[in-house]
Amino acid sequence: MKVIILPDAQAVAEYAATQIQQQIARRADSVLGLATGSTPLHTYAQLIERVRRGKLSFRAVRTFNLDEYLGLAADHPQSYRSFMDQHLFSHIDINRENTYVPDGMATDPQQACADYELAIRAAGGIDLQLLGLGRNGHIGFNEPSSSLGSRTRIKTLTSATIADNARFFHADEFQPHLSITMGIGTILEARQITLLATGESKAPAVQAMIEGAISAACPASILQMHPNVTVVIDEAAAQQLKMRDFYQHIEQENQRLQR
Ligand SMILES: O=P(O)(O)OC[C@H]1O[C@](O)(CO)[C@@H](O)[C@@H]1O
Repeated sequence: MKVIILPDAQAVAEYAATQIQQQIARRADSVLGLATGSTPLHTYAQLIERVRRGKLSFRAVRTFNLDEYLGLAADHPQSYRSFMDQHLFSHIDINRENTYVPDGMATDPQQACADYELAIRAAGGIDLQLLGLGRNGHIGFNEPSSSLGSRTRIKTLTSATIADNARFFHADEFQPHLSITMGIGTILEARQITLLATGESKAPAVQAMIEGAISAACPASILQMHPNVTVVIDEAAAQQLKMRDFYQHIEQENQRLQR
């Protein structure tokens, strides 16, 4: 696990946007795994800016989102499809047909999950998966106790996640308690993973993910088993790390080696 500690959320976004830009430079038709939530918003703003400046093109890129609320139509304002359209897709030169988000209104949701797995496979797998981190250590909507080998499926949200995400819904609006999410096994098949976490509220989950035991109690801890993970965090999210100085020392050494 590569742990990058940066001063603030803006620096985290710039780092993540550069990783995505480098991936697309390596392969124009890259397959990206994308995330929702508030954390990647700055990264998406960076990507939009780089496309506007002509430094980056998504023309041949394909994307697969991690998750969607079960029971929300694609055009519902709180659906993750709407989120992606609003915060990224409608501002960049991506072919909309190349953007995949699980279908929250599928008549047969289990079949839709199996089809999502097949679509990822047919695209050749995910080159770079972007992840956020739940305060309880979830990745995608894989809540604590999720099987560490799980595939795309229907998941029940914890009351903590429902409460965390209530801020996106009006008081009288239906807030789903179920989701379709890529499984942890699905996520682990990505060739490269970049996880972003910012703010003090993420500090306990960040510590458990990086320095705790691998356990379904903290689903993100399974990333310790992946050979190509970069965890990009700000100072606030890093504050409970016991070996924080060591991670910064490693990064300084890496930069020296590169020079
Ligand atoms: O970035 P946020 O808004 O803190 O959310 C963290 C995580 O929670 C989710 O929004 C799901 O609750 C994920 O999509 C995200 O990775």
